[in-house]
Amino acid sequence: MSEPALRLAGVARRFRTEAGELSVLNGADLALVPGEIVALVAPSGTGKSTLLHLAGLLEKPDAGEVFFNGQAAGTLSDDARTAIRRQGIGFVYQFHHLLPEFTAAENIILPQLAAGTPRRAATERAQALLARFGLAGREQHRPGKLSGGEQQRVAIARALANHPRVLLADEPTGNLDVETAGRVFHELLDAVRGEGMAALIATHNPDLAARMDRVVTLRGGKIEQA
Ligand SMILES: Nc1ncnc2c1ncn2[C@@H]1O[C@H](COP(=O)(O)OP(=O)(O)OP(=O)(O)O)[C@@H](O)[C@H]1O
Repeated sequence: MSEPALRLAGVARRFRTEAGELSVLNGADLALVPGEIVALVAPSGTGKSTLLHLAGLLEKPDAGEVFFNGQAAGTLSDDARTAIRRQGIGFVYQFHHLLPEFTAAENIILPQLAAGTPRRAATERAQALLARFGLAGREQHRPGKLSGGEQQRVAIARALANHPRVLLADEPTGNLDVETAGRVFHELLDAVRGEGMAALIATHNPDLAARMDRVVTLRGGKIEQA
């Protein structure tokens, strides 16, 4: 079995609230090996977004450790964590979060430039990704000129731009109608499988979850096989 691309080992996360301390994650364990797509299905408010933030090195756990390619993220400098976030991890959110003043192509080029890719190669990658998602010819369109499904395809293309080892997605098609969601989701899984990355995808939709390799849930702050 190959080394996990991402591993959460006993991670805990607590929040201080007016009603006292809220323990959201309490010893959550999860390992994703390259090429594996895992669905995270859990009731609202149980900590899916919190878990994804920790997995994406956006926040640090109160206890436990997140390993990226076997390296303990807690031991890394802020710069090293940022470099992993930029190059090693792709994020897709429920709402696309594209930059409205930039074209579809530029939205995919910019994160590559930030990761040090030369502009020419970044432009070629953006064109190839847009073509892969059926958006050839739309390179120069701003997000506002694209449909919701097209915007989300650009957001997925952006997440894949730097060839990340890990893709994290929080309800990536939750904002789309059922038919468009099904299609975009299929394209997302196809692309993830094609690139051989590991993916953790939170969804409330059991039909979409069933298309993944494995389904996990959150119960009592821990990960369980669903
Ligand atoms: N920064 C914070 N401060 C205080 N409480 C927080 C904070 N972030 C999250 N929480 C609480 O932690 C719990 C889990 O939140 P989280 O957003 O991870 O849930 P979720 O499973 O993603 O929910 P949903 O499916 O509705 O998005 C919630 O009760 C939320 O109110």
